[in-house]
Amino acid sequence: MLKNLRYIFKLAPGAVKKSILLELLHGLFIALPTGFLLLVLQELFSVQPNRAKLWTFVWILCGMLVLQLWVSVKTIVASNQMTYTLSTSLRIRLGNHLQKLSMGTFKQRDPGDLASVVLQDVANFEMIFGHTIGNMAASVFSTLILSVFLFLTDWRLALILLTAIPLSWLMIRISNLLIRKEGKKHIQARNESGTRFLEYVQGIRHIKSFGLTGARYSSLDKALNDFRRASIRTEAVPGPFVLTAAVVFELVFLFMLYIALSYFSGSGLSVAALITFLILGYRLYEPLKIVLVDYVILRYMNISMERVIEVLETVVQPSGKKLEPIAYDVTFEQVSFAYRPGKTILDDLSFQVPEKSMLALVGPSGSGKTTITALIARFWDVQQGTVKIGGVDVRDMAPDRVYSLISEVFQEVYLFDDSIYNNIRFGKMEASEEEVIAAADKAEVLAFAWEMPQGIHSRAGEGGNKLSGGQKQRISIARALLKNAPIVLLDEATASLDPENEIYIQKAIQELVKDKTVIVVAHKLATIKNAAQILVLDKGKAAEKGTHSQLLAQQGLYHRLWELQQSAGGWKISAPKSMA
Ligand SMILES: Nc1ncnc2c1ncn2[C@@H]1O[C@H](COP(=O)(O)OP(=O)(O)OP(=O)(O)O)[C@@H](O)[C@H]1O
Repeated sequence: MLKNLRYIFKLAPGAVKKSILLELLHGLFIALPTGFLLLVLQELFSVQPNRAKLWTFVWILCGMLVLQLWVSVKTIVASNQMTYTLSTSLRIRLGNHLQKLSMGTFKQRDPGDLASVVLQDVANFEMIFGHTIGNMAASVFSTLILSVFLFLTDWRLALILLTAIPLSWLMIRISNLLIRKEGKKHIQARNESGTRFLEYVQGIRHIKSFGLTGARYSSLDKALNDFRRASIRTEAVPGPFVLTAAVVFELVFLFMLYIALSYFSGSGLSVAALITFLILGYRLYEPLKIVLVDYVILRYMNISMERVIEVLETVVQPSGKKLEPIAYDVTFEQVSFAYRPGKTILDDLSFQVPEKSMLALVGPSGSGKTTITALIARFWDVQQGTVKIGGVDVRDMAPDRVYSLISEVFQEVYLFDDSIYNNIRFGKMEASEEEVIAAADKAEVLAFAWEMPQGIHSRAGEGGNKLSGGQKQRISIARALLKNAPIVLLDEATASLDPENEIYIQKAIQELVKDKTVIVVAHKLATIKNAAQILVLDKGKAAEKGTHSQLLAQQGLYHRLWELQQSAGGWKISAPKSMA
């Protein structure tokens, strides 16, 4: 835990030092008045109490209380400043780091879990950190000062009181082990219920149509129940040990009292010392009880710290030598790739797409077509061989530079909850209004947008939910047109569209691919008949390569796929006989 704390403290060392110093001062001002009270007591119980001395003590005590109040205010401000400076730096660092991670890392990790690190774990840290660390530092320090006063009064009784610390510490160690175990399960359960809830909301249409709402949508139901159980266990399992630790203090205090009284009756202890131990002995434990509870909370927070640090330590994609391509042809040289060790997806694949020409990727489902486009965009780095753009290995270019060379149009379009206009402008933020409108016009967006209440400035809705699939795709093509990148990656762009939309989209795509290097993942073979090259993949290997007519003549896999599509031609539904 100390290692994690040091890691976090390095983000704002000045604010941390200031806060801890003030907390120590705070601890001092909590303990000192109690010590002075002791002096007052001793004077009161002396043979001839000196009134003037007593008044001086009282005035010093008052002064100290005023100072204590002033330090308390300063401490709270410094502690909040430290917490929010740290959490803001953490959020900025997480944001910057996430930007540098490969797309592969995002795809590999549960998005709900990643979001919960940034939102929930940092918030956990914010909530607990501001109060806990400072409290602990102040409590430990004031206990130390009080112990000194007690030792000076009677070292034997002070020693008895301090034996409670190792005893209760043992209980806290046990509760820590349990917190670690239960806390991890609690965070997992929290993330799982968040992910399931998101899934439930996003898939509500399908869930409703299958009558799976409410308790019948069992995975959400289960996740919420697991979360409830995990929350109860996180509090309940370590609880008895924390309580036992507190009881240890009470028992040791009673034992000390018993010994003190026996000393007193044997005249081995003065009245002032007895009263001191009666008052201070009990007060000694108060800060320690705070430390116990805070330490337990801190252990829970440690799990959140570990999760945040794990994301911050995730290796980013190297930017390489930051070379610049001199042309925009795309080459795969003996590329082998696996998402996970041992499961090869692409196997010794080589091909070249000359600048401003088109390569169509064809093959059965799962043969690796989309993976090829992901490797060109450097969402993942290859394990063997090289992917080159303009003769430069993409690993020698900064990932951002690679993205800037590529426009992508996928079947699944993501739109921001903003106007259609701004969604197009994301393609080139510095574009003028004329440029955005021209791209919208070429991509046939204006054709539907003018019918909407605010035209092109109408909102697209969350994820584009106010628009049809075809309309969203036209917006994504307009965005790509505006970006005007030299390489275009198209994936299933015309699948599952109605004929009218398909015509519009075909037209828009013709505009997009003009004078570009194009790699298209084709499902409808009729759409790529004119491609300069067709690469037929089978289980990650290049099975065939050539033009449409060359491949048909080969009578191989392409021919088979072509025949299948010709005979299927789309599914039909016929009316039941009774309706005919
Ligand atoms: N992020 C990923 N992690 C692990 N395996 C993956 C990942 N993405 C794809 N795969 C696997 O890689 C293989 C190739 O997938 P890919 O999407 O490239 O195939 P495809 O030819 O485009 O398929 P389809 O035509 O069905 O879209 C599949 O077995 C798939 O399960």
